[in-house]
Amino acid sequence: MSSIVMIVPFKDLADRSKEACLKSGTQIPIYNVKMDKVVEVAKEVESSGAEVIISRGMAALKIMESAVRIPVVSIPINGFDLLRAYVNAKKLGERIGIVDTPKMISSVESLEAILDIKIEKIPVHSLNEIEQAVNILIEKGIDVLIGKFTYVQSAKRMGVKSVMLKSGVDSILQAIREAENIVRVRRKEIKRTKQMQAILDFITDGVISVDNKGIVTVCNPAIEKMLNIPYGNMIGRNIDDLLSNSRISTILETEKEEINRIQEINGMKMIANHIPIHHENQVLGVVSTFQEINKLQQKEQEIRKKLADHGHITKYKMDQIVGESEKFLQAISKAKKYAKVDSTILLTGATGVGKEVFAHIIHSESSRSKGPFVAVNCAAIPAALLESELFGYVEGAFSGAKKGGKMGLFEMAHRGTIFLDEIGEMEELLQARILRVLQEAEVRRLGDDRVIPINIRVIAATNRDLEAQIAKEKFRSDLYYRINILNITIPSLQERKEDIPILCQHFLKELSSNVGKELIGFEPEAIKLFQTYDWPGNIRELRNIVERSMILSPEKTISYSTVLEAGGSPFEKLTQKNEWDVKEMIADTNNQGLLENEKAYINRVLKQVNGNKTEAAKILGIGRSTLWRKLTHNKEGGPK
Ligand SMILES: Nc1ncnc2c1ncn2[C@@H]1O[C@H](COP(=O)(O)OP(=O)(O)OP(=O)(O)O)[C@@H](O)[C@H]1O
Repeated sequence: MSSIVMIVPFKDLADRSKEACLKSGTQIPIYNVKMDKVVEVAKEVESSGAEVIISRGMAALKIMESAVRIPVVSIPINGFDLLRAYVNAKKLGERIGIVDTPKMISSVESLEAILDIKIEKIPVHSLNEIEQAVNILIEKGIDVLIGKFTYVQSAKRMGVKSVMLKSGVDSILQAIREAENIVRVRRKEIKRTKQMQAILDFITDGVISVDNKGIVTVCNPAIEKMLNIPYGNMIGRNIDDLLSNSRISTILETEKEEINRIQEINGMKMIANHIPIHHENQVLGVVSTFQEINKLQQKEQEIRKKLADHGHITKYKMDQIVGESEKFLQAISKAKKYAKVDSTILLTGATGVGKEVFAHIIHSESSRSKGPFVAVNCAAIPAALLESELFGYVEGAFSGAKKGGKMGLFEMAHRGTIFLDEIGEMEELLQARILRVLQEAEVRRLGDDRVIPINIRVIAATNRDLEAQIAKEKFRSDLYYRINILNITIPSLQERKEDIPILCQHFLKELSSNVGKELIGFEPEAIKLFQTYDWPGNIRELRNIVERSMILSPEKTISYSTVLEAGGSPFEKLTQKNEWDVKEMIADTNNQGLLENEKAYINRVLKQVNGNKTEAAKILGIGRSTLWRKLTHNKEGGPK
């Protein structure tokens, strides 16, 4: 379908329109239809894709008033048309009269002034004034009436000569040019609207715009989602019918903008901005944007995380932490319970028992698990640096301060957990600052006077006896009571030796890629050796010796002698002291406790190989019959 279409009710106008099209070199479809069919045809051409309709007089008016939405250009009557009609009228009589709209009458006045002629004029404002106006002109004694179709019909009925006022080719050309301009502007407008809509569709803030009466004219998908009202139900409706507390009506009254206002809409906390649209000292409407506060907080969190870019995430999850002993399970059960609350936790225990591992799993089991986990080793960072690391600083806070300042670890932990390891090593001055952070839930960067609110959970850890430190005035008692709200003491490895076999097996698997070897297991004697040692360095030390054994082991199963070699002098000392002999102990069937351990270990190996005894015996480095004997020993109570 052509973008411009002409719908004209008269044959002669259709002919002149064809002539105008020929003259202008444009091809415009021309529909010559009866007056009562113009709207119907207009609707058809609109739905076929026409962008502008050209019509005339009454026909144009009818289309404009119908449901047709595309623009309608009315063919005008210009000065030449008027002059042409006057010349024709003059041929029919001396005294000329004209009835038309006030606009046309003013054109007639110009013509009178230019040609120094006199025409009787009656302006009419509506169709029902026509009869009366023609009557007045007849009474005034006119010979000929100039008018449009309806007026001429009326004059004919009253027996007065008449000349029809017709649009000439140049008026039609004028209408074609106007229609072409409208198509151009309209296409530009459609493009701009599409761009605007794409922006509105893309942004995550809810956007709504109303006119000066509060009627919604624009809205985007984000606001539809926030309010749970579909687009179609929003456009054209009064904002007060959609939202009881939008404040948009107030903005229309006060004409003053409101920025960053916290509002509750549909039970959601939002940050709203309302901006009145001013034009030539008038308010045309209001544009409002809405952001959900909790989404903003999530974004802030993501940004904080990205800015920090230190991979502040938990390394351990519950399934990566190993232990079956009662003491260990008690500590784990406490950790799970404490994870559900937000209070500060103090983890105590010797070095290497797994305090940091516990801090990680408490965080990952807590509601903060999606937030950052920031671990700070208070003993590893030089005291002079620790303060600026923890609190951050602003540019120029001290000589050597980074350009643009730096975010502190407390800020980085916002909405997550900060783990203050070895808190017992912290300087007293810093202890006081930490206490303030815990009490006020806010930090101030070095050199800054602004305070930054933070939402963090603190887990502290120490292998020192903090009460003894307090007695020696090396640790602030107020900080101790503040961090010791919940407490977990992690048992040493010596207290949970029964966990050694499973820990060894766990590290064997965990370290295989580090070591580049897939090892199967340990000889029972090797495990016994592990279980006899005191482990001052706890799990960390065990892990190290397992790793060393893996590297040293020539076989797939790590032997007693490999472990002895890996354990170095502390292990050698054990055997030299001759306090025990592992091999003997295994043979010592009177030693019921050890036998139990051995049996448990054998069963675990069996489980790993799905009960295949040949395979299990191979892993254990013993024969099938020995395996059978060991398994049946206790069950039957004998052979001793
Ligand atoms: N239950 C466990 N299961 C598996 N691995 C563990 C377990 N506990 C500790 N580990 C391992 O032991 C090593 C030491 O643990 P961690 O660093 O948590 O100890 P720590 O008590 O915080 O030590 P320190 O007091 O020296 O800081 C880590 O490599 C960790 O992977």
